[in-house]
Formats: sequence, structure tokens, C-alpha cells
Amino acid sequence: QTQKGKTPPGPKSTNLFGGGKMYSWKWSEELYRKYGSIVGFRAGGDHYVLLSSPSDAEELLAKQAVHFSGRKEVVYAGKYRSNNKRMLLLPHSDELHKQRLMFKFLVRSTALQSYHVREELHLARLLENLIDSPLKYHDHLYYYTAGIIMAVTYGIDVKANQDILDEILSSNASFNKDAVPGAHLVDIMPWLDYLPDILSPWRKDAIQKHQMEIKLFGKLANDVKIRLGQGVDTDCLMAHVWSSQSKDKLDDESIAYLGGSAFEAGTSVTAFLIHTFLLACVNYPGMVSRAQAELDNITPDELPQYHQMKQMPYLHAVVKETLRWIPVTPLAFPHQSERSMDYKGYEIPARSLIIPSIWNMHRNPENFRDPSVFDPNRWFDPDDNGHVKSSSNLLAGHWAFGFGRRECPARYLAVDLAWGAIASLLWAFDIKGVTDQSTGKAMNIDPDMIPWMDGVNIEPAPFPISITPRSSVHITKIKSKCSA
Ligand code: HEM
Repeated sequence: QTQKGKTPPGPKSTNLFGGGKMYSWKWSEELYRKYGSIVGFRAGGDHYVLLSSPSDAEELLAKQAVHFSGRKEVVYAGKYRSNNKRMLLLPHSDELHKQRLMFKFLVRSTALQSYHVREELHLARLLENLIDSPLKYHDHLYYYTAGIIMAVTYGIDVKANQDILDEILSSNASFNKDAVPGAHLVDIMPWLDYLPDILSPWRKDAIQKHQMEIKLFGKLANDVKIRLGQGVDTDCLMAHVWSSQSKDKLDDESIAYLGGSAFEAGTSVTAFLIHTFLLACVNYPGMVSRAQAELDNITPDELPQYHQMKQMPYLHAVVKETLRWIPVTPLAFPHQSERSMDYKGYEIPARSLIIPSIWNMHRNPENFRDPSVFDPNRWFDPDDNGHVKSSSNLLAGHWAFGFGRRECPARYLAVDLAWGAIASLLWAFDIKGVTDQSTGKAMNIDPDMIPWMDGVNIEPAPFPISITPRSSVHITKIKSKCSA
């Protein structure tokens, strides 16, 4: 029985995400330990509910998605920086529905198949770059994910568009920070938006960012429209969106932001995931050698290909464990409730912001034994032929892609990209910690001891790592694939 006004237990007020004094995911873990799996608190005038149990998140955000799929209207990042067009920040609305529908094109199974050839070329380039300059591994990861997303979104090659890439990446990085709930004072005190421009330098700043990105996203989208008009065959998301514009009634600015959303939501987070995988390699050499043995058995002489995915159940388990171990979007993105609701004896007021802590779900020993250990064996479960079970899919059993109607619309593409990168890196390189001169052993890098870049998505700061080709035969194969 709900007592009117009995909100979930929690601190009286809190600094959202630890107010920058601690990592956001550690903050969510602390709240869970103190108050349990449903925590309520107020911050900056809003009610928040932090959910740490998958069943509560599924019940509210997925089964009752009709009431829990909104986003808070944000002034800085939403109204001014995005002119209310960016999918991540859109309220539960017709515009959201139309934009998400378009994303379906990006991830329908025939499209995913058609990307494989492009992905394999970009992967070979990633490997070549790592052979040539392994110390710049971080740049190479971005170049790989940006290259492939640029190809599937706009149908262009990153090699010829380096300047655009730099612009998009810097816009990405600043949006990742601007989008963190509460990042700007005006979103905690909305009345600040009534002040005139002279007293609101932040407004000019946000509008300037909007102008820069609409110029950039608009040009990229328009170039595809021009190519379409010239009859050039362009198989990419934007071509599809333009072709169905009259039917789906998305205006030009929405279309520009749709492409921008694919680019920004996809590039960094996928690079972050691969970066986290490299961190696992440094700490778990046994995992690296076991996966390599499996790869060598199936494809000793050629780069792994997507059609071999089912033949390598251990590799499959490595990809799933990468998604679970340190979730790159540890707190997903808050869903706003559209009406008040009684749940498990608590009142969740209308317009509450619900944060599903994927971190807490993935790190709870009740869900995963020894959760801080990177252990693919927890997923390793081949069928009688030693293949991946047809029921086992890379998206099942964890919550890395969020919930309900706001679940990542590109998750099928994302796991494809993750599999391709992880399989190719393991096939091509010995990946381990650098040798500690005093002990002669490879150094471990404790994820709890290194700095992380915090934001909506997270990644470790670059760390010392040794990435060396497994043999000259591997080098030759990679180079020939790149020049083919
Ligand atoms: C490893 C890769 C990825 C992970 C772990 C990931 C995870 C997530 C998560 C947790 C959310 C928020 C879900 C929620 O609110 O409940 C999200 C949203 C989103 N993701 Fe991904 N994502 C990945 C890759 C991608 C890629 C490759 C793209 C695009 C090509 C993409 C596009 C988006 C978009 C547009 C949204 C906003 C959806 C909305 O607000 O309705 N993501 N993603």
C-alpha cells in the first residue's frame, strides 16, 4: 500500500553525479550501497530515482515505457545547442518516433550485411595503423569507428575527409560533456533563461555551438542529397532518410541532426568500448591467448570474417564480457516519467528523472559472480558442435544498451562493430602490458587506479600497452588487404 508522498529512500539532497568530486558510476554505487536498489533524491529542483536492479528497470522503463520514455527538457544542450532536434534529448514525441524509425534502416539485417565489406576494409586500416604507430593506438581507435560510421551514415571515406573528422570529433567531445544532466547551471535553475543575453554568456556559447554543428551536419547531409540528385548510387543512412523525407516529414534540420546523432552517438562510445577491451587484455593475458588459440583454429591465415562469428564461442563470450565488465554508458541516460506512479509502495512523482545504473546492475554479485573480474567463461556455452548457441546473442544477458523505447537504436550495429574490432585485434596482435624493467614482467593496469574520462560515456585515459604484430605473415596479410 503506497503512503501518499512516500518517495524511495535516499539522501535529502545530493550533488548530482557526485558534483564532479567522484566518478559518476562510483557515486551511483555508493547510493546503492547506502539506500538499496531504488533510491530517491532531489537535485537541482528535480526528483530523481536511481534504479540498480534490472527487474525494476525493465518493469518501469520497458514494460511501462509509455510513461517512462521522456527526457528532461534541457536548456543549454537541448533548446539552444540542438534547437530541440537531437535524438538523445528529444522528449517522448512524434519527432522522436520518426527519428528512431529512420535508425531502423541503419540496423536492418540486410544493411548490416552490406556494411561487413566496408567494416573489413576499415578494420584492416586500423590494424595497419597499429602496426605503423602502436603508441598512437587511441587516435587509431577513433579513426576506425569514425571511418566506419562516416561510411554508413554519409557514404564517404574518412581518408578524404580528415578535416571534417577533426571537426566532428571536437564537437562530439564537447557535447559528451554538455549532455551530462546538470552540466550547466541553467538546467538546475531554469529561471536563468529569462535573463537577458548580456547577463547570460552561456546562451551565446550554446547558440554558437549550434551554428557550428548545423553548418557541419547540414553540409554532410546535403552533400548526400546532391549526390542522390545526380543519380550517384549512395547506400547510406542519409540517402535513405532523404528518399523517404516526404513520407516521413522530417524537416531538413531534423535530418541534419539525425546524421549528426548517428555520428556522435556511435563514434566515441564504440571507440571507448574497444579501449576498455584493450584494458582487459593488459590485465587478463590468459583471455588473450585462449581467444587467439580459437581464432588460429578457425582462421589461421586470414583476417577473421563475420560469417565465422558462430564458430568461435569463446570470442563471442569475450565480446559479451567487454560489454558487461565496465559498461561504457554506466548510467545510460535519464528517462523522464510522464505521470506520477506508485511502485513497490513508493510514489514516483510525475516528471521524475529515472537513472538506470547499468554499472550497479553489471557489478552486483547477485547478477554476476566476482563482477569485477573480466571472465568470459561466465558466457562461454557452446552447443554440441562447439559453435555459439543459436539462442545466445551478443545483446542478451546484460543491459549495456539501456531500456525500453530509449534503448540504443543502433545496438545491432554496435555489437557487430565490437565483434569485428575485437576479433581482428586478437588475430593480429600480441596485446599485453608493457614490461616493467625492475621485474621483467608485463605490468597490469588496475582499472580502479587509473584516471577515467567521465561523461555520458566513459573511457580510461590512455595507458601503457604493448601491441605487436603476431608475425610477419600477419603483417603481410594486413598490408595486402589494405592495398586491395
Ligand atoms: C558500444 C556501443 C554502444 C553502446 C554501449 C551504446 C549504449 C547506449 C545507451 C545505454 C543509450 C541510452 C539508452 C537509454 O536511454 O535507456 C544509447 C542511446 C543512443 N545510442 Fe547507443 N550505444 C552504442 C553504440 C551506438 C552507435 C554505434 C550508435 C549510432 C550509430 C548509437 C546511437 C545511439 C542514439 C542515437 C541514442 C539515443 C536514443 C534515444 O535517446 O532515443 N549508439 N546508446
